[in-house]
Amino acid sequence: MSALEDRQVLSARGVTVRFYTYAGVVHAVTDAYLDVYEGESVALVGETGSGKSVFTKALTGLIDPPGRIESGSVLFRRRDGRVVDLLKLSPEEVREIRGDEISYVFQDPSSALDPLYTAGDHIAETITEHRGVPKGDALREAVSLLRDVMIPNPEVRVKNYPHELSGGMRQRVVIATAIANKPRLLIADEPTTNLDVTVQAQILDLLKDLRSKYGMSLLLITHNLGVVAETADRVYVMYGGRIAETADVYTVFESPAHPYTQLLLRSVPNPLKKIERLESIPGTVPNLIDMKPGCPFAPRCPFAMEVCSREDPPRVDLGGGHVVHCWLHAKR
Ligand SMILES: Nc1ncnc2c1ncn2[C@@H]1O[C@H](COP(=O)(O)OP(=O)(O)OP(=O)(O)O)[C@@H](O)[C@H]1O
Ligand code: NI
Repeated sequence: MSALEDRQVLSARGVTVRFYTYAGVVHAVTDAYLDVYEGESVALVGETGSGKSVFTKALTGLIDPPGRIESGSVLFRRRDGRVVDLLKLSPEEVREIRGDEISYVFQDPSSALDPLYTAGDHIAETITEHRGVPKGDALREAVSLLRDVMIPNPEVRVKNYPHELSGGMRQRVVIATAIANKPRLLIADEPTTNLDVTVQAQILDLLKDLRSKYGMSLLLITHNLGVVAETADRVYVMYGGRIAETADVYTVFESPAHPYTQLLLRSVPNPLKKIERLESIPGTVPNLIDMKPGCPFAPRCPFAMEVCSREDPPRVDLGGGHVVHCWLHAKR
């Protein structure tokens, strides 16, 4: 296990997650890795079922039975400068960090908000829980946070219940809650999926603005390559529970090395079109139960060789932070 580099916030290595179900063992995430540096925006892309949500939840140990994190390390630099391995801390210690130094925004704002509590209650609760600020002060902070997420009339809206807010406004409240304690890392898992296209663009702009205003890093999980093109500095492509390729956003679009990434890009005629999705690649996502050895993409890969379905792909460093896991690029 190596230490963190300067300006590095998080470094995950060898993260493996399995679900022990009656149908068999689900190989949800295998040997996945990820780095996040201060102030950058990182995108994690891949088709449905590729392991994006499970991987990012595993970063802070958020895996419930029958799931289990089998191995891996997740080094994280805390606000006070100390470096910890999130997978080695006690559940209480991780809970202290989650919602405070690392926070999540999930896809569905309705399930993140309790219908019996106001917008202000939600925000104030996370403030009092992590910082011990008195409720009255926390509610005043909530108003200013609602202003930060561009909710009009925040003094009025702070007293609204979820059903009194539109879907876009609810997601803004969820984001306000997530940033209430000025996290070093905000993890947003498909934060705009259930919103209409105009609202999606507004929420993404908001996340970008907040990243610079709050000096935090952003890890954005998405199906949508248009979103990647617009928001990410660096990209990780996931397939079948593994990282297939990583590079800066320019390299991913200009010279993708993994056949899967190439097909993804070809399935999106115009990466700036927000509504395109990735589902149009021939074949289906692999069944993660009873995974065979070899590259998970081999059955769908137009360039697959005999070795591809026999042995796991090698990690090939193409330089400049561009890494691909593919036999086609193996040095012979
Ligand atoms: N509680 C669970 N029990 C069993 N299998 C699970 C559980 N949660 C997730 N999985 C499996 O883990 C795999 C990865 O799922 P995950 O939700 O991480 O995919 P994803 O890339 O986030 O997909 P999407 O884009 O649809 O959100 C899938 O095969 C899924 O069925
Ligand atoms: Ni997901």
